[in-house]
Amino acid sequence: MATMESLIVTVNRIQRACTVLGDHGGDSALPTLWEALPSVVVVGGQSSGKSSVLESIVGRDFLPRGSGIVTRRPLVLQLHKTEQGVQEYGEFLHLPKKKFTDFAMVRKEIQDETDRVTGKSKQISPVPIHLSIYSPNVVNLTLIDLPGLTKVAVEGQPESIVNDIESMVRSYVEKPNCIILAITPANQDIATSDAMKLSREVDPTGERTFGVLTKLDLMDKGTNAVDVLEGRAYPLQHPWVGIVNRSQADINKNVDMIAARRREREFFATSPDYGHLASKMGSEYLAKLLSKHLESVIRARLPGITSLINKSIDELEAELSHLGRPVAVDAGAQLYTILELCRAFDRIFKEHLDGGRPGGDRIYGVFDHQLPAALRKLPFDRHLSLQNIRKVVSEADGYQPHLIAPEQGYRRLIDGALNYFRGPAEASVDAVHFLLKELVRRSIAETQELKRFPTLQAEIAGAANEALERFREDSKKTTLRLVDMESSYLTVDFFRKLPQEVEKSGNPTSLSADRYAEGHFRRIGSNVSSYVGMVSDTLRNTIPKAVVYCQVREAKQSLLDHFYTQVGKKEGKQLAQLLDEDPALMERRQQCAKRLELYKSARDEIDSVSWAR
Ligand SMILES: Nc1nc2c(ncn2[C@@H]2O[C@H](COP(=O)(O)OP(=O)(O)OP(=O)(O)O)[C@@H](O)[C@H]2O)c(=O)[nH]1
Repeated sequence: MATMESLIVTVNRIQRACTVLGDHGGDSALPTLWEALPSVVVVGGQSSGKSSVLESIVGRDFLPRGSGIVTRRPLVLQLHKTEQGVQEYGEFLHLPKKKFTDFAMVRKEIQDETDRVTGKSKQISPVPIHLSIYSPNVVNLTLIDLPGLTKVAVEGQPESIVNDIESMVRSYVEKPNCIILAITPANQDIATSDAMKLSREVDPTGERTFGVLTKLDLMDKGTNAVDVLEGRAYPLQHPWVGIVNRSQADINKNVDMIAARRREREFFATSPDYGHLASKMGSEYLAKLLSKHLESVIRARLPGITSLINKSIDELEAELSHLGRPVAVDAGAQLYTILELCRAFDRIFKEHLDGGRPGGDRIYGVFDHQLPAALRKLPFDRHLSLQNIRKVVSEADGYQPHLIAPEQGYRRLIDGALNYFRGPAEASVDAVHFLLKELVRRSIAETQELKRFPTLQAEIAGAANEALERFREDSKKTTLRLVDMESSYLTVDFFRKLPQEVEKSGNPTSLSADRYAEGHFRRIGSNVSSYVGMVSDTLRNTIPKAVVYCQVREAKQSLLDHFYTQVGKKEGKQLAQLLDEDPALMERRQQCAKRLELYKSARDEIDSVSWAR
């Protein structure tokens, strides 16, 4: 069964994972775990004694000192209690494996690390520094030290710093999971203390606020803070704790922390004003109080945190699967990815043709409706008008009119008529071409995996359209050839089966008289017309066959064949160019992946301890 202590240890680990993986709250674009974790945040005006309180809780000098705004990044201070006799040391998250046993070096590292992010500009930054202290003299506790609230910027600092600090502090204390350690010096007006003002605003009922009065030893003679410490003057849900830190003179004299703690104990024990409160005063008591409270808050919040973690993991996984896997770096894997994407597109395109998706049926519409309609509309009436027949036949006869049947006239009339079939043949090819193009466009749009890669998307669309263009050329040649074939050799049987004029009339003299009369030409017209009708029936069947063979079948079988050959010849760099993702998307995937890693490690942390129920 886990002890209470392991709860704080668990949360400490999750907090560290948050910093490693870039979650310090305040980023609304990603779910944050940082903000859900309970923590103790130290707030107070400048010189209120924040650093002194922290050092006294730790029992060590380790915080930077100086004038102006010294704390310029949040310091997440994680205290880990160790066995008696084990050497104390500090360890920074940004310098893992380096144990600081000299606390003066800890102080220097905090300063250096602050400057590393903020520059020497004295700006502030919300990126926390994580410091763990392992010591037998601490209780398990996590405290976050923030820049002191201030009214004026000092030299070299931008005016905005006053507001920047306030918003940073506010962003911490606003969280409902934040336990506020409000530091107020006793020798100032408590009502106007920065810490109390802010905590009242964000926690009006005082349930999250621990009031700490520092500098009790500096109060004017004859005054005391008993009213406050006993909870009458400024009541909070938790008891006020009075503190006596080292004075500046003590610090200058290098009075060590252990001696200072002893002196603090003596101060309360011997004080006529506070003697009766002595067991509930001082920094050691404060540390224990906070540790106990933090544990109980964590315990209460844990179910909520667990469900938040699970929910966020689901959300992030869903988003990541939507964003797709990251692009591989080596050329082989890139080629594989490109081919996979092509295949995904090709699959959808085929589904459109084969009927899994809509659109393919419109091709049949061309054969069933458009082509027959176009054939019906051909102007054979005009071509085979009596007048034109007469003209064509006479011209074909030349100076010597035909004697029996106008062989040449027939041929010319038929040739002229067959020529008209070129139009519908070409139109069918074009109509199917545009339908195929439209299906390519739709298939590209429907290939979700391709959306990430606009360049590849455009290349595939280009290659597919080029291929369709080639198929169209071929199809045109083939269908026109069908028409030309009809002209090049006429169906002999048709004419042989025609009733002979001679037999019909049975009278050769009347035949010759009739030869240049209307009836004769009308018969020619009707013969040509039925021949052309027969060809039309044939072409209505053969043109679709040619179109499907040259365009539809080719599109299904080898739409991207050319493209595959081209891609196969490309070098690594060119392949990478095809897979150039939208940078915003890449960034987002990285962020989501990092955040997912955080949530998963947090889940593992929580799973690894079995909770005392
Ligand atoms: N006598 C006495 N002096 C104190 C006490 N607490 C703090 N001081 C002194 O007050 C000064 C400011 O204390 P710090 O702990 O540096 O205050 P701070 O809030 O961290 O200040 P900044 O980081 O500059 O905002 C130092 O000189 C301390 O020695 C106290 O309880 N008694």
